[in-house]
Amino acid sequence: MLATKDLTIRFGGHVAVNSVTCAFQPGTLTAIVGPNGAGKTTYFNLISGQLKASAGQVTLDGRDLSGLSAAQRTRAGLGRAFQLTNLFPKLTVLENVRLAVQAARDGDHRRGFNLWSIWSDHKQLLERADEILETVALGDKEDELVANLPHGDQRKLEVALLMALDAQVFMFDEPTAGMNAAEAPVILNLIRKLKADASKTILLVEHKMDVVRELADRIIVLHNGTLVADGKPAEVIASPIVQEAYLGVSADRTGEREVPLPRPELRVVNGSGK
Ligand SMILES: Nc1ncnc2c1ncn2[C@@H]1O[C@H](COP(=O)(O)OP(=O)(O)OP(=O)(O)O)[C@@H](O)[C@H]1O
Repeated sequence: MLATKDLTIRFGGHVAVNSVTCAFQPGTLTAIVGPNGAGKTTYFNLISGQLKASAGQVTLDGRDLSGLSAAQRTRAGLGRAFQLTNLFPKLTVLENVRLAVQAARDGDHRRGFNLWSIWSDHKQLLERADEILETVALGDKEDELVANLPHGDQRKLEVALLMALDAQVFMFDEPTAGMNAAEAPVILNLIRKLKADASKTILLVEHKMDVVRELADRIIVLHNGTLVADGKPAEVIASPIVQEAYLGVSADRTGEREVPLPRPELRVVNGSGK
């Protein structure tokens, strides 16, 4: 189980993430929503280790990851997608995935990122790499150089690397942002496939509420860096705080808030909820 306890970061006088305590169970997809500037990406950065917390902890299965670098957290099982820093652009798609499979194997099979060695288990590594590439629909591009891949395919490849590294937690920050109409469904399908694996914990920062509705088992809402709602999608979406923040229902009508929230920045795709 992934958990944050009192996780906090201050930028000067501004508290971007304010004492967020939350646990994420395997087999669940949690969507993290909130208006622009609410602290969603910063919360992700604190979990994955891109930012160092001012206070609080990140734990995975009880192990405190707080002092670890982003790379060490990846090795511990935290997979953050779409950093695009893990890819080797001058290698082929297959070579990238095979290296990740190889790097993840324990015991005698753990040989690190050594491309040139010939292993007795070479066939096994390739089979696993092929299997992963089929899953992410890149099977027909395995011999292409990564540098030549379209953006959407590079993103798919990154998910493939996280699968190859056997990540326990998959973190997606607006996974379809910048994708064209053909690419976006492929990535969403990939997330659906990952979700079917009960051992994986998935966190998703997403503005598109139709995507959230369809994929999320749970929604948490951040506002001004604070966790303000947490529950089943239907309940959270119907809650006054979300209705007002994203759908523009007036505070007078809901009568449940004291602090004014910013107007909707979330895009409600398909017009639902309007
Ligand atoms: N490195 C930084 N230095 C100073 N302030 C920062 C830094 N990173 C984030 N912030 C501030 O922290 C707050 C939260 O930003 P963050 O990007 O996490 O919000 P968000 O919810 O992801 O927004 P969006 O939906 O627009 O991506 C914002 O006020 C932002 O300006």
